Amino acid sequence: VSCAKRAKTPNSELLFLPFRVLLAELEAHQDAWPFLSPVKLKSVPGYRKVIKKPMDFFTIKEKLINNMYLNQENFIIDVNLVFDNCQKFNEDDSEIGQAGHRMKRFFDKRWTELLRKQ
Ligand SMILES: Cn1cc(C(=O)NCCN2CCCC2)ccc1=O
Repeated sequence: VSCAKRAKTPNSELLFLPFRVLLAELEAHQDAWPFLSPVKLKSVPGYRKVIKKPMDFFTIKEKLINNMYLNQENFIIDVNLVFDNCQKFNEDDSEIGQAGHRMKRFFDKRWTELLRKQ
């Protein structure tokens, strides 16, 4: 294949590498425990009714691996959905509410650092 042709199709893996790295950092964070997997709708009363679009880090990783994020925007929308859902369902001074605020602060910091690099 000629070089010109190869240059036109950047490896999408490379484009999304920062997202995978950032997601791995979120999952490794000590306050990530409430967000690592989907909220069990059967064991958390009211969650299904109150939260219209549940989201969690495991689901985001699955979507990333299956190339379901066509652009940065959709990835950011899902990450922010995790934190917005948390703030909606949990009191700010609750264990999970506090974890959500700390995780959001951590994400916002790392995301801006990542963007400044580009
Ligand atoms: C984000 N979020 C999570 C929960 C929750 O119960 N997560 C399960 C926590 N598990 C306990 C042992 C291992 C993990 C409830 C409300 C909520 O907004």
